[in-house]
Amino acid sequence: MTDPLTGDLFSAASHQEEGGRRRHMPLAVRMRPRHLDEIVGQQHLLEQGSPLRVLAEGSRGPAGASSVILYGPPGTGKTTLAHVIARGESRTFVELSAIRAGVKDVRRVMDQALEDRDLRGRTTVLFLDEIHRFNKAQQDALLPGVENGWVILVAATTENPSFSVVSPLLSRSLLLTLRPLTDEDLSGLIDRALAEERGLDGAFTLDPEARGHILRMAGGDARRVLTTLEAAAAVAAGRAEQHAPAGTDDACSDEDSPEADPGDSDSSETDSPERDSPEAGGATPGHLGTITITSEDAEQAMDHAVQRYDRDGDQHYDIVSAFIKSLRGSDPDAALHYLARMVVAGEDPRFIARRLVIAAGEEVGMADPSALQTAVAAAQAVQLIGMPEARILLAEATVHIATAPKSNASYRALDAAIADVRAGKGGPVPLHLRDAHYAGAHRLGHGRSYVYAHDEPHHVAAQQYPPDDLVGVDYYRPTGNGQERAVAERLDRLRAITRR
Ligand SMILES: Nc1ncnc2c1ncn2[C@@H]1O[C@H](COP(=O)(O)OP(=O)(O)OP(=O)(O)O)[C@@H](O)[C@H]1O
Repeated sequence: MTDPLTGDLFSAASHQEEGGRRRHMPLAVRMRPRHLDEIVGQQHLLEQGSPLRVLAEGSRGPAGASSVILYGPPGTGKTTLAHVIARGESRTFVELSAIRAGVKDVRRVMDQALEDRDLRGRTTVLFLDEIHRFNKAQQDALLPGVENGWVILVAATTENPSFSVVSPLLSRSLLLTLRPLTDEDLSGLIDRALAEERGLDGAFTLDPEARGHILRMAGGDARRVLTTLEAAAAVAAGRAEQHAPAGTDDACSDEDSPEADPGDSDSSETDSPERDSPEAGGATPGHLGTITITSEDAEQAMDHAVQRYDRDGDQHYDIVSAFIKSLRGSDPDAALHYLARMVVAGEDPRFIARRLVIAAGEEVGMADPSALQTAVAAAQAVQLIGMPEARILLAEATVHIATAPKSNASYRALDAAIADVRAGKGGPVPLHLRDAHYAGAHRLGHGRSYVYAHDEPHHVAAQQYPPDDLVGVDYYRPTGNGQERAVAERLDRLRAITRR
């Protein structure tokens, strides 16, 4: 995930600059831990003397162990740890996003890092988010810098690095696995966000039901917790504002502020010192006292919070599902729309390509077998090329599949055959089809009376192929769509001979 602090292709933000910009940032960014002791959970990585602590506390540690790969689910602290490591003395933080950066950018960072080291005595901490999206050539470009210690590479990934990171880089880095945060960890984080000045600054309280709701939906993801909390606070503030009697404005002191509508149990406004919390995601409830966030507020907020496509959340599955259904439904425009949403969100092109390969087989099948060739070729080309050009191949495969005639007959046929096998159907293999290549097979009758199809007219033999109990069963029922029409006609003639 790109940090709004460092949202450009890459940036070297000094930590002093952060303060001024913080006010307008999302709660999750404002609450980003600045020191190891503010990080919740991940205790297995943070014990005294652990490599991560040694690295964060400024010592480079044993040679070759100074670069780390952080592997773990979203919102568990990977980017945060990179920032904390970069806070060490004489360190410069540089971020590259594997979605947008290329070999040239890596080289540029390395050159600058060398210069900073030699001329200014500074160590560059290079944070590379989503390293699994770098192809082999891009990952290889990191090697000299890592090997020679020009940078401390902190690479983050949500995918198993054994499959997505090249082995020379794996072997030169320390692999650290982050765990999903527990409800206890996240609850502590909520309390901090409610109370701290850089957070919601005491302007809100959270009712226990709302807290439970937010935690349940979080799936161990701190970003999701804080984003939802902030959105829920904005909903609660809006509600309180609506219920505040007319004439109330920011200039009113608390003594001037009339009580909220006493009939409205949702409005839990209390007498509290005036506050102005511009950081509360647009909620500026200074004149409204402390506002309680209810579970309705949290629910309403969640609807808003998932509006944006979240690569690892529910939206992800909704978009992928709509993409597949548009392909199946022969609507290329809708399919391209959902493809665009995935591309814009930075979805891994290999993930999209795998879905296209499956769709080519599952939705188009024998109605146009060349769709599978297009999809497989696109998947291979995506591996070779990477983004942004990979989108061209994804678009071609999408349009081919969406506009192709459709058939699911072959895989439905297999599923029916599997169901029969599971139900115990399919007796002994007919004797004439059995393996006749070993000594004694003939004595057992194996291969006897077998007809070699190529010796027959049209190279088709009239003989029994299925086991006795499946004779005459039609698993494959061609649709007659596209090229499958010709298959269907030929199949009629084939069955007429083989089943004679
Ligand atoms: N372990 C943690 N302790 C305290 N706060 C955390 C922790 N993990 C995440 N957060 C909060 O969530 C926000 C997002 O976390 P961070 O960017 O570190 O996640 P990430 O693991 O890099 O996620 P992604 O894989 O989506 O990029 C942080 O700004 C911080 O507010």
